[in-house]
Amino acid sequence: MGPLAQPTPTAGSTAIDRPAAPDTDRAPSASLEMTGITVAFGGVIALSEVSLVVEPGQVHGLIGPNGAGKTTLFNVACGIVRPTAGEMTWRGQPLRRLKPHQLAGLGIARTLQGVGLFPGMTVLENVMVGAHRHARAGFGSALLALPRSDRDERELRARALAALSDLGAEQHAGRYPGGLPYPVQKRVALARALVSAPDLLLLDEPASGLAEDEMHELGELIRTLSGRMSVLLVEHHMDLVMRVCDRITVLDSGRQIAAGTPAEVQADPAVTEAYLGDEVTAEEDAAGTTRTDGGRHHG
Ligand SMILES: Nc1ncnc2c1ncn2[C@@H]1O[C@H](COP(=O)(O)OP(=O)(O)OP(=O)(O)O)[C@@H](O)[C@H]1O
Repeated sequence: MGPLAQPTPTAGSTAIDRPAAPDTDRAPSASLEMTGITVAFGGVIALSEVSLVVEPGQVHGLIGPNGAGKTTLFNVACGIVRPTAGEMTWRGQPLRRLKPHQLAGLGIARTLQGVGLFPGMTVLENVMVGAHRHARAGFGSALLALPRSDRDERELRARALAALSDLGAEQHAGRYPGGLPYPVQKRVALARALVSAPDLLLLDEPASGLAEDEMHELGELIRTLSGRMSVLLVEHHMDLVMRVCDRITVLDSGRQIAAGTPAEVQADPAVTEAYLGDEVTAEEDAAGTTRTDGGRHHG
């Protein structure tokens, strides 16, 4: 997984450095603001007036015990869940009635829990879907000056291959996802998100199912990515979160109980209390596999 931690393209690489997309050459400047987000599923209040800001170029972690509301808030940011109350703005513009298919056009990419690759498409085709969405999204097409033709297809293919290369998965381009090890599938899913050259990357449990060394490289990659995009990271692995995040929001039972730098959050008694009872062993810590939910099942 070596190349995963080195997303800077090599000479001759054509895609992930977005050669024809000058907007991404500048430092990230957009922020995602979520204010007073409340979500009720029937009688269940999954989120209650949660607010956070993903600052430009920062990695913002979202943690909390099982059922805290992390996935629900992530899904609000993706347009999958419509909040009952609250507001979101992106690039200073309100995001009302956001729908998932609008994300690419807004410069937002996501990976969901699991991998979500299309089993009937090759790895390359799966990643091209990400690039294709970008090119078809209007502003991307204009910036890339891509004609919707054979050349369009060639450009998309080149971008997808370069994204795979950056994730160390180009040798799998012609294979189908189902035959690949889970960690490789996760890299392909990440390549599909990154090929769209997003300004904001939404990551839902990217480390799940990864071995320790792969998790470490994922952490390095996320840190590197923050130089060119903002990242919202939902993750159970506390050690990864503490290593890569600039700021962290902690949820418990749908409420925000703490927010701050990793050091501030770790020192907050409310956070300790929320995790009280978790079976955090010295062995898990030493192995770097400590989960914020103490290893309990989560959905
Ligand atoms: N579609 C739904 N319908 C009803 N209740 C839901 C739905 N989705 C989530 N919930 C409830 O909302 C609350 C928050 O769930 P959510 O999955 O967002 O938490 P989480 O922090 O992501 O948990 P985990 O770490 O276990 O994934 C929980 O009480 C959950 O049971």
